[in-house]
Amino acid sequence: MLGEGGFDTDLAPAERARALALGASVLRNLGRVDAILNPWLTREPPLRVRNALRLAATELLAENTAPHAAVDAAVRLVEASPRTRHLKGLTNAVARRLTREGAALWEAQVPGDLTLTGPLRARIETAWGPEAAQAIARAHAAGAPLDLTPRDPAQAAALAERLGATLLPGGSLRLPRGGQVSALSGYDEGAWWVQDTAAAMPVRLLGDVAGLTALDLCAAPGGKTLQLAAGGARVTALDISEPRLARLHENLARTGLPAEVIIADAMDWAPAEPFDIVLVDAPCSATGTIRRHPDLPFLKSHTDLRSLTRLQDRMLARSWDWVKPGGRLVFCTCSLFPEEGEARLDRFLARHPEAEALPVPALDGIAPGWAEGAALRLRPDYWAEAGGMDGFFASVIRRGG
Ligand SMILES: C[S@@+](CC[C@H](N)C(=O)[O-])C[C@H]1O[C@@H](n2cnc3c(N)ncnc32)[C@H](O)[C@@H]1O
Repeated sequence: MLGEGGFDTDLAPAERARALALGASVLRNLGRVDAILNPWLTREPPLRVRNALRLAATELLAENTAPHAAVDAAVRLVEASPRTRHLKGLTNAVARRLTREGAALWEAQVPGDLTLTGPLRARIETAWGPEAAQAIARAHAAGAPLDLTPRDPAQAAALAERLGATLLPGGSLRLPRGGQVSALSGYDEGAWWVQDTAAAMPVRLLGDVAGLTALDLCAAPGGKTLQLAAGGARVTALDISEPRLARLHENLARTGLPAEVIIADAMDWAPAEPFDIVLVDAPCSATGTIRRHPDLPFLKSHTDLRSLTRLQDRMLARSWDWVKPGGRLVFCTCSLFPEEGEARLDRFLARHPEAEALPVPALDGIAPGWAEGAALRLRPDYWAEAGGMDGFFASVIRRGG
């Protein structure tokens, strides 16, 4: 079925997965692709034509699509709309030129240079330096593999073999990206769930959680709730978002793991009893996930973090009272900015002398340089050769008994 704008909206799951992956690849490579197309487009064409050419360029230069298929797809997209049909010849000419000259121009670019730009790059350079920013840009351009967390860590090696996946040091299973997740072995039986290896780290910092009570305060879609429940904790999973909680319910049902699920605003709600563990995976800029969500830099400016950091502070302060004496609070964010990680931890500790920041334990999958005291900093450029990881901050704080 052709939807609005002439695009097929009724795709089979495998085609839908392919379309999403292609769209993500276009966004990941937009700067590079436009730098090649711009000198050839003496007059700005309608957006549909530019996007068809962006798609052709991405398929040709980043996705190894057969040249005739990439050219043909661009021409058909332009032809499908009465408003752009007359530009079919131009599209064909530019797409063919891409097949002849594109690869050399692509190779001449410095990888990462055109991926991360503007205020976002400036902020990352300020935080981690220009070299790291360039490495992070390259990681964003490379995109993310598919990481899975096994429900039963003891089965990780067997699952890796069954899936043809790499077993990572932290215990995640890694597959190349693309393809249909629900078609993978073990999906129906809930033997694993999709979770970046960095996102799995905050709960791993806790060690054995069997028998403990745990509140996952910003829980949906539930990666950390599933980890805690799989580890034998009695989990209360709370989130403000109904649609995101629907995904958490699906994940619990598929894996057969138990959790009490609450829909509420964490800033209005209060528990009847304190918990052994409170996990605050706070709302943040999500800049650590750009390699998986390459649309993010186009949706948010990332220049003003104040409302987010204020909410993070308030959530930490409020939920601290819900930690039992001797219990632990985990604070984490999938942000690349220290303002949403290290600085929040420092501020919290300065205001809570009774809080004990626990040194990051020496775990498989954590290189020595990634931790400083209680602060674990993960970045997309870490493990670059093995496919990288999301940007994350995590810290565990103990409430004195
Ligand atoms: C980073 S995501 C959580 C990811 C989740 N912990 C996981 O591992 O799958 C942040 C979550 O915070 C939720 N959230 C935002 N503001 C909230 C609030 N005031 N109270 C409760 N949840 C909130 C969002 O709906 C979102 O699901």
